[in-house]
Amino acid sequence: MKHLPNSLYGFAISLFVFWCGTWCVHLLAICYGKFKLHKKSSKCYNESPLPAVSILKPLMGIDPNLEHNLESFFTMDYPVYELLFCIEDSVDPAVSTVESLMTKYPQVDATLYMGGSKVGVNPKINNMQPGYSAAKHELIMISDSVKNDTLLDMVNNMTEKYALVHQMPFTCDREGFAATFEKVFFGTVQSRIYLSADLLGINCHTGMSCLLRKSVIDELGGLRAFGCYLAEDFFIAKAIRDKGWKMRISNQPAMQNSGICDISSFQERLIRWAKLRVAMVPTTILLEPLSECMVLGALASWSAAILFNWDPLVFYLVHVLTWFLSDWILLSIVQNGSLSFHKFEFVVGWLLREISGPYLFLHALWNPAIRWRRRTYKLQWGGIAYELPSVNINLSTKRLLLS
Ligand SMILES: CCCCCCCC/C=C\CCCCCCCC(=O)N[C@@H](CO[C@@H]1OC[C@@H](O)[C@H](O)[C@H]1O)[C@H](O)/C=C/CCCCCCCCCCCCC
Ligand SMILES: O=c1ccn([C@@H]2O[C@H](COP(=O)(O)OP(=O)(O)O)[C@@H](O)[C@H]2O)c(=O)[nH]1
Repeated sequence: MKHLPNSLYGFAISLFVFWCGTWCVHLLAICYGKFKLHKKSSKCYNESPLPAVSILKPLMGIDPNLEHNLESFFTMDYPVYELLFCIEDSVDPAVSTVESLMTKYPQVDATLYMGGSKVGVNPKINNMQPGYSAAKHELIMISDSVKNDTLLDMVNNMTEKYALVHQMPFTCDREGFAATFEKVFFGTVQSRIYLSADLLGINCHTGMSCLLRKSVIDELGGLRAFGCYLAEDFFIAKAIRDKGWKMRISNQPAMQNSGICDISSFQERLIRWAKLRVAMVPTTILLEPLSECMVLGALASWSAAILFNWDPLVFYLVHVLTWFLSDWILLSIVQNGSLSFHKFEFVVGWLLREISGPYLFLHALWNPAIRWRRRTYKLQWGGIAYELPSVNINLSTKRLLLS
């Protein structure tokens, strides 16, 4: 140790400190998850009237679970809300699914907007724009499928100083290994960052399920003001906070329930998200690979050997095992009940996630073009997006469009 150059010694100390910090993140996420998640919403309608909500549902293409997922919006346990379905293409098969549900539930205030409105590059914003312009209520929800008390839970979290309540992404129980893999991803690495970021006031808003104050968004220029970004969710949250409003997660995680569940399209989705994060928050280029279990374990083993002369192999194995156990604890907290798969499947899913994580990240860095549904984009540093001319449609997109 005495013969080491100071810089190397300093590097080993920094790594070891970062490693300790990562364990604090594990601990924070477990404690905050236990404290925050799955608390029952208990507001009684007669006590104080609940605010009316406009629910925006951008749709593109169908999947085997779409009808069931959309039906959950018609049967929600909430007194006053309107549904604003937005579909860009009038020949989209989702149109007939929405229309048949509107016929089945005539008592629900639901409208279908077709054609979108080109206010920027972001196709989701363009699609939602007509619905957003027509929204009647002060609270706006943009969401994937819901449980019948999801909206109540989100509204309860929207107290005075808050202008954004979002749900931490998670998944419904579904059959097959791909579903296990998705659950392991959202219930471990993603939950860890999401929970600790929310607790520490770091912007980690993922827009698959959120509740917004329309007056605040209008003050910021409306949804159209975020049409130049692909990651509108991140920039909406940033602008809301810059105006002095607060944001937080709700008690229920978002139960994603897509009927298309295979490892390769999920990995494509993760790669797309990683490309967005890299462009928006460039420090993630270093932080993300460094905070991966296998990479950090190797680096920390080296630094522990340098600093304390500890056996690197034993250190590495204990590190991986403890990480694995704390991920299991966090997943159990987020799931809040028995898991739909065997422990052995968790081991395989966890190992696959941990080994593929760094590879997917490198893949994202390698080719910065972003494929989202039927279009391709590129991002400038900072997050402004521009669309590239169409190229060949990949397999998973084809499946989505044809279904
Ligand atoms: C000392 C330890 C440090 C740990 C460092 C951790 C490094 C970060 C590791 C992982 C980052 C995970 C970030 C969570 C969000 C991931 C999901 C995501 O990428 N979503 C993006 C895309 O969402 C879709 O975008 C299109 C939209 O239409 C869809 O509806 C959306 O679903 C989304 O845009 C990203 C939002 C947040 C980005 C945050 C990036 C900063 C992360 C740094 C966090 C550091 C936390 C440290 C905690 C102590
Ligand atoms: O060109 C598009 C792409 C997406 N979306 C909508 O944006 C939401 C998120 O899309 P996706 O699931 O592809 O994004 P992810 O959650 O994977 O980021 C969905 O409601 C889509 O219907 C849209 O309206 N137009």
